[in-house]
Amino acid sequence: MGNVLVFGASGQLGQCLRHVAAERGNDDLVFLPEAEANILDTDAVKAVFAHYQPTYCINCAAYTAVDKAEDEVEIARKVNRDGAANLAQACTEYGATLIHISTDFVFAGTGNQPLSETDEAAPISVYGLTKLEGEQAVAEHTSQYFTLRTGWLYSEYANNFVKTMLRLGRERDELRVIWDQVGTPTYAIDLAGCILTIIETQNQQYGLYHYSNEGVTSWYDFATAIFELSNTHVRTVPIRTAEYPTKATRPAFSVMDKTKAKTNLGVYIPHWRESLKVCLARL
Ligand SMILES: NC(=O)C1=CN([C@@H]2O[C@H](COP(=O)(O)OP(=O)(O)OC[C@H]3O[C@@H](n4cnc5c(N)ncnc54)[C@H](OP(=O)(O)O)[C@@H]3O)[C@@H](O)[C@H]2O)C=CC1
Ligand SMILES: Cc1cn([C@H]2C[C@H](O)[C@@H](COP(=O)(O)OP(=O)(O)O[C@H]3O[C@@H](C)C(=O)[C@@H](O)[C@H]3O)O2)c(=O)[nH]c1=O
Repeated sequence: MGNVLVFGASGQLGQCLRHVAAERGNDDLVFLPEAEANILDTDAVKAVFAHYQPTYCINCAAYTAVDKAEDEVEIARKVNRDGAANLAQACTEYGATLIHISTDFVFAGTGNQPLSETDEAAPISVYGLTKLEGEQAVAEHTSQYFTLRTGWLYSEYANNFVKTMLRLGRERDELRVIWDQVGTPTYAIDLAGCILTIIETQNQQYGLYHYSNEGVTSWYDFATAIFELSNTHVRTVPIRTAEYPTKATRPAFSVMDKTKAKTNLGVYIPHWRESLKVCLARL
């Protein structure tokens, strides 16, 4: 299959890819930590491409601090837009396929119908805007790309909502969680499996795809399921977004339609509750 370069290997998705690749006995993946491969350093990126001559490049590197991005616009834009552009350019130069990751936060979230790839993106946060700019930069610099928009990622690795809830659930008697933001959680291990399937099947149906787990939930209902399935006893109170002020505004509705991914990529997508059970059993 040839070398598969993974940028942002130390992050949540990078670690999930490592886990799934090992499980599948796939040893083509080359995991590049930021110290060795800063996606903003064009010379370092070129050197890595020249050395490994990859057939695929997976971009797991991103600026993901949603609230902090409101104050750090420049660095968020550099990583999420310019870093993505650098990798896309290198992919074109070396004939590699880019697998890039984006987010449900590119949507305004004002609707109530599952969002498809052709629906208009209209970000309402700096993070969402810079990720959309990253998608556009990828499409501008290469035609051989898969951009996978995902949402509400969690896993046994790095920081995420599931791990935060488990920690807070142990520390507090009561938790207040937003119930008027609706979306679908994504087990990052499932997303990693989808990425490897694209590579292993040498899929060439390039373009933009939505990928989350199946189903719909709110953060409150997700938290309730986390506590129920982990046998954590904590009073969980549903609150409105206005009662939980944050620097960045999040979309109220970011449920994504995965028809295209299921049709073109040949992936089976589990329901979020089934994947949550798997993750909790591993934690
Ligand atoms: N987490 C989520 O809920 C969601 C994430 N996504 C997208 O999924 C992808 C993976 O996210 P996730 O794994 O959770 O994010 P993480 O924040 O866990 O990982 C991102 C990684 O990128 C690294 N990184 C940052 N800047 C650079 C750089 N200049 N060069 C190389 N590496 C860099 C970070 O290193 P360091 O920590 O040292 O800065 C970190 O290891 C991202 O594109 C994200 O936007 C989409 C929807 C939901
Ligand atoms: C900790 C906590 C959070 N919340 C809310 C705030 C927020 O609306 C929601 C999730 O909070 P978090 O800070 O964990 O997640 P957040 O940073 O909003 O998550 C997003 O990350 C980026 C990277 C993405 O791309 C998105 O898809 C999405 O996963 O839960 C509560 O209501 N109560 C709480 O106690």
